[in-house]
Amino acid sequence: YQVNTDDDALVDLGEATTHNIALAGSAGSITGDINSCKQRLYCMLVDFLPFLKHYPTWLPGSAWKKHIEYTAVMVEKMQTVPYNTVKSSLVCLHLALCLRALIERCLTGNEMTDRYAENEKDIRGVATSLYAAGTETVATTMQVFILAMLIYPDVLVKAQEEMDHVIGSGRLPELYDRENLPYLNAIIKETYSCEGGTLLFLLKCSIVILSSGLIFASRGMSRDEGIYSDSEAFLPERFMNKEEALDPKSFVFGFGRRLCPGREFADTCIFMVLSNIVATMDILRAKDERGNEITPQAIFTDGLASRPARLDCVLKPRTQQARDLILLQDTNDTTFSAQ
Ligand code: HEM
Repeated sequence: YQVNTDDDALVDLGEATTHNIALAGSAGSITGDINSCKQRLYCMLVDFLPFLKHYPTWLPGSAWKKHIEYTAVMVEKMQTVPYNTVKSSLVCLHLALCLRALIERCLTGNEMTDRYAENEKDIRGVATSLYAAGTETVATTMQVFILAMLIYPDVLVKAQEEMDHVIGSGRLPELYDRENLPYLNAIIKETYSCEGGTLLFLLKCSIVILSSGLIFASRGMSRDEGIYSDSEAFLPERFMNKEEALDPKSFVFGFGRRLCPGREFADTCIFMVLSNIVATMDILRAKDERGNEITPQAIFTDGLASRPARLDCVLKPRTQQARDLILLQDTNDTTFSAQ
């Protein structure tokens, strides 16, 4: 399945569903489909006080329950519509065989007929979880990077100098360049530590235990002055000295059995996107209608993945050569409109 437009129906469905899941999991004050902060708090509370799930929707104050029911319908849709779309368009025999092989790996003999549907459901669930868990988080990290570069343009200049020195201007960075780009790696670490991450409850403490659930607040850890001095500043330099700072990758991806299974994939994607932006783009502050530069502000939304509330910026190719390199990558016949 190829996404070719900005208003792809399946992407829109995924976005809307993850947005509603995030609303149901956020006790903060962002405005959304269920406007009251209190209602969203109830959405979260049901995880810790499961008997609340029996709260009748005809009683007053049940907006949270209706939201959860609505979100459940959307999740079901997100699990079935993309899966069925791909399945029904499996003109490619190879793909059809892969899907069948995946199911057969778990089953043999009669089980195959009996449990086919059950396993198909698992596959749909896994695909949906990967999408839901992987898109917002990665996108948020990239947005935090852009915001940081708007506020700290000298950091971007330094990263561009490093990039030019290491790979020159005749090609785009590749994964194998990573080890030779210590400053960019430090920026990525600082970006991880800067974002709100998958924080919950907006508490400044590290771990909160409620009932049988365990919630960690990665932002509380990354802002711990005991670990990071001058923790509110965006200071990649703190990671240049290896002995000094704890790598935020050791906590932003969670812990123990719930450790993010997509962490290496996410980290690689983030490196590839960020390195390509650094190599080819200037990140400039946008201007308002009067032509005045908009001062970027480090304000973050509440939510499951806390992201910059505003991002007024212009991404502009650094040079004609950079522009040509970007257009050369445009192999899928999609249009790139460079300024
Ligand atoms: C910067 C990017 C990412 C961050 C910060 C992040 C962070 C996290 C965290 C903290 C958890 C644990 C949540 C908990 O304790 O309940 C988690 C779980 C998970 N992540 Fe990520 N993640 C990222 C990217 C991704 C990507 C790209 C994928 C998939 C392609 C992914 C898939 C998952 C899945 C499936 C889980 C649930 C694991 C489970 O329930 O056992 N994540 N992630």
